[in-house]
This record gives sequence, C-alpha cells and structure tokens, in this order.
Amino acid sequence: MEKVFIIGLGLIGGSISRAIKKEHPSVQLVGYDIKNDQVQMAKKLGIIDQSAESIKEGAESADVIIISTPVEQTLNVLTFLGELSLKEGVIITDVGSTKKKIVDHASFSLPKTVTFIGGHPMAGSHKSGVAAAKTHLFENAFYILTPGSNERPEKIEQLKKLLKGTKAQFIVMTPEEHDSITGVISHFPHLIAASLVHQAEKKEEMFPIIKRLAAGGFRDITRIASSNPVMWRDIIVHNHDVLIKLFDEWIQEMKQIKQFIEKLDKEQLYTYFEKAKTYRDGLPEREKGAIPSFYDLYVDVPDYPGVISEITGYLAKEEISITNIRILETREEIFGVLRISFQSDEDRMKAKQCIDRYTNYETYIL
Ligand SMILES: NC(=O)c1ccc[n+]([C@@H]2O[C@H](COP(=O)([O-])OP(=O)(O)OC[C@H]3O[C@@H](n4cnc5c(N)ncnc54)[C@H](O)[C@@H]3O)[C@@H](O)[C@H]2O)c1
Ligand SMILES: O=C(O)C(=O)C[C@]1(C(=O)O)C=C[C@@H](O)C=C1
Repeated sequence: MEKVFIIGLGLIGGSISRAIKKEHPSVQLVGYDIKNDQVQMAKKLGIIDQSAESIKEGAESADVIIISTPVEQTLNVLTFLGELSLKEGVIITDVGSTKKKIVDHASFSLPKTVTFIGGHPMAGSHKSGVAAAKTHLFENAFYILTPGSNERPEKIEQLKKLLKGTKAQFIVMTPEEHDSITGVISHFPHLIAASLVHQAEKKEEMFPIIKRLAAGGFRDITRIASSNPVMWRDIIVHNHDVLIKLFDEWIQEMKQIKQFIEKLDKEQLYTYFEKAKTYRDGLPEREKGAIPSFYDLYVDVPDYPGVISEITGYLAKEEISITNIRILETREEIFGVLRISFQSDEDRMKAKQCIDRYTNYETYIL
C-alpha cells in the first residue's frame, strides 16, 4: 500500500491519518479538504505528507482512499470518484456514522474494478477539526466494517492491516445491523442530549441562573450536544427510518414513566432506576474493545492551576507511568475530580500509595 488518499481532514480523517503514519511510516499520506485551513493545519501538524489540489489529482494515483467527510458529502464524493479513472483494485472506505445509504450508493456509483468497504470507528469526540485529531482516538474501541457479502477476504485483511495503528477492535456486520445498533446507542442519544439542552434554554427566561447551576449530571448527559451540527443533521437524515421507530418506542417509554409519577408509584420508580443502574454498571466501561483496558484511580484535587502537573510530577518521580488523565468535573472554586488511568492494577496501587504519601488529597477506586 504505497499511497493513501484521505478526503476530509477533520477529527476522524486526521486521527486515522496519524494512526496510519505511526504504524506504516513509509506510506505516503495525501490529504484533501474543501477547507484550506484544515489542509494547512494538517500539513503543519505532520498529519499528511502532502495535499492534493483536487479529489481527482489525489484519487487517480491512490492505492487506498479514505472518505472522512460528513455522511451526506460522502455520497457526493462517491459519485465523483465513480467518474474518475481510479487504479484497478483500489480500496475505498469511509468512516461515516451511518452505513446503509453509503454502502448502497457506493455499490451504485463505483465500478466493479474497485473495492468498497464501509467503515465506522466507534469512537470520537464532540470536538471537530484536524486540530483535535489524536493518534490514540480509536484505541480499544470497536471499528465496524461493512464489506459486501462477496468481498474478497484478502481485501478486508489489507484494509485492517493499513488501519492496525488505530489499535481498534475490528468487527464485521451488515449495514442494516450497523444502522439499527448505532441508532440506539449513538444517534438517538444525540437527539435526546440536544432536546435536554433546548428544555433548559426554554426555562432560562424564568430562571436566568439555570445555566450556571448546571452541574455534573446535566453536563455529562448533554456533552454530546456540543457535537458538529452538520455531522448530526446528516446522520439523522441518513438513519431516519430507524430513528422514527425509536421515537415511537421512546414515547411509549416516557408514557410509562409518566404513569409511575402520576400514580406516585414508588416501587415502580425504584425498580426503574435500579434496573437502569444495573445495566449501565454492566457496560464494559473498562473494555471499549476486546483489549483489556485501563485501571482508573480517582483523585479529589483543589481546582487550581498546576494541580495536574503536581500530581503527575509525584508519579513521574516514582516512575509510575499513566495511560490517560482526565478532569471528570470541576466545581467552581472548590474541587475537581481527576481520573488517572494505568495499564495495570499494580501501577494503580503504587500510584495511590504515592499520592497518599505526598498529598492529603482523597484517592479512591470505584
Ligand atoms: N466525530 C465523531 O465522534 C465521529 C466518530 C466516528 C465517525 N464519525 C464520522 O466521521 C465523519 C467525519 O466526521 P468528523 O468528526 O471528522 O468531522 P469534522 O467536521 O471534524 O471533519 C470533516 C471534514 O470534512 C471536510 N469536508 C466536508 N465536505 C467535504 C468534501 N465534499 N470534500 C472534502 N472535504 C470535505 C470538512 O471541511 C471537515 O474538515 C462523519 O461522517 C462522521 O459521521 C465521526
Ligand atoms: O464521544 C463522543 O462525543 C461521540 O459522540 C462519539 C460517537 C458516539 O459515541 O456517538 C459519535 C459518533 C460516532 O459515529 C461514533 C461515536
């Protein structure tokens, strides 16, 4: 695989390019985007080796083409690629959050001399743009592939080999299965998150302080409402069949809860929350993929500049390596909660003892 052409240099395109570059340094990465500032940033960050002036220029000499645009634009790009003189045997894949429409369109638009394998890395962020691109964005996540039923296995393996640097767990399914599953665990939740924000905004006239009082719960459940509106408009339109059915089910769900509340049925309300907690606690929080994940230590820290480097300084002093560190929530002028991840339980315990020795911050394991 000499030359890889990436169309759409944003969060996902940039992260995949970084992962390919890390695993296959000799591969030539060529990028294209309709926004020149994204192209220039991608070059500056070393995410691509060079840019193409047009899709035609980049595509006709590529061995693999990765389409990382919003899903509606992916359809347009596929149509355009179908009109070009592409290399025989070129592998074309996308990263779109919906699959059925894209796979069907690829089958209609592309010649039989090329291979199309639908793709969707099940990880990302509410952020957008190449500046947010991370090499490890997909680590331990599932990477869904939707190859045609008659696709040659060697082509699928070739694509997996190219994407090995993502350190994701590849899983194959049909486009229909994909859209049904992601409709439930991704697309519909994004609609709900946005609706909760709108509900709060409508109350702001009555309670101007409402935004300032929004704490961890509201912030957690609505984080994804900060995602890219173009991306989510397209995803909802592409998966509308699935989402309409989910809406009908959701309305029934809401009617049931409303009944529990109207009747003040404490038993039913308790059971409702208890069953939800049991299921949510059962999510493989630690295993986003099949690869054993990290061990987390939580630290309550005063919310002042430099507190993170203070903590990581102690750990570095005792040569304890961490895999990730995140501020879970900050409460103004009080405390923040750090979640520090380690590769092993042993490292985590060493870190706990280290922080307990050097600080009086509370440390705990959930
Ligand atoms: N953001 C996520 O969490 C996430 C996760 C998995 C998959 N995806 C999917 O990845 C795709 C890209 O999402 P993203 O988060 O990287 O968005 P992004 O906005 O960060 O990047 C998209 C890029 O595509 C460019 N673009 C748009 N139309 C184009 C065209 N016609 N030709 C060339 N470039 C074009 C935009 O300028 C932008 O730079 C979407 O299909 C999305 O559904 C997103
Ligand atoms: O982590 C986030 O912010 C995301 O929304 C990532 C997320 C999702 O979980 O729904 C969003 C879109 C993708 O297609 C896959 C993953």
